[in-house]
Amino acid sequence: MSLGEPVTMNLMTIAVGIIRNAQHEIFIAQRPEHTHMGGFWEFPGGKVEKGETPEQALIRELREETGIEAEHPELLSTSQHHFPDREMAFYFYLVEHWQGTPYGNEGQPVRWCPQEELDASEFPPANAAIIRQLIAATS
Ligand SMILES: Nc1nc2c([nH]c(=O)n2[C@@H]2O[C@H](COP(=O)(O)OP(=O)(O)OP(=O)(O)O)[C@@H](O)[C@H]2O)c(=O)[nH]1
Ligand SMILES: [Mg+2]
Repeated sequence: MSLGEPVTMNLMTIAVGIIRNAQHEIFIAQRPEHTHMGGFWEFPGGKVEKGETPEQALIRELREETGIEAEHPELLSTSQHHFPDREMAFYFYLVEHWQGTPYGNEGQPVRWCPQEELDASEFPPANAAIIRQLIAATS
């Protein structure tokens, strides 16, 4: 974008939960084919809606997508990423406390992945830095 050009892209804010159990496995889900970044794996989460804080959005999204009630989420990092068609700000939360058992509440494939086995190439490009950080923390 250059000076003098109108803003044509919306900034979306996304709250994402890195749900980690006592064995340091992380709960990940596969995005449906027809969606943005379809086929890639993701940390459950979604768009922050008007009037919500990122933490409120995180708790709502984890309830909708995984059935859990997240407790005491811890903000790990934030980042901004531009995709060709959109600009997004991410809030990555570590979630180690919750009520219930996470599952794919929207029918999406899910799995627990050992933290050190996370593979950035399976995730959207916006996840590269946080995955690097998570892998580095295990070595
Ligand atoms: N949830 C999630 N979204 C991610 C990740 N990485 C990443 O680039 N995204 C992008 O962030 C955006 C989040 O959107 P989403 O599709 O989860 O949003 P949502 O749950 O509110 O869905 P909806 O739009 O169907 O209501 C998507 O464009 C997605 O491609 C990630 O690790 N988790
Ligand atoms: Mg989502």
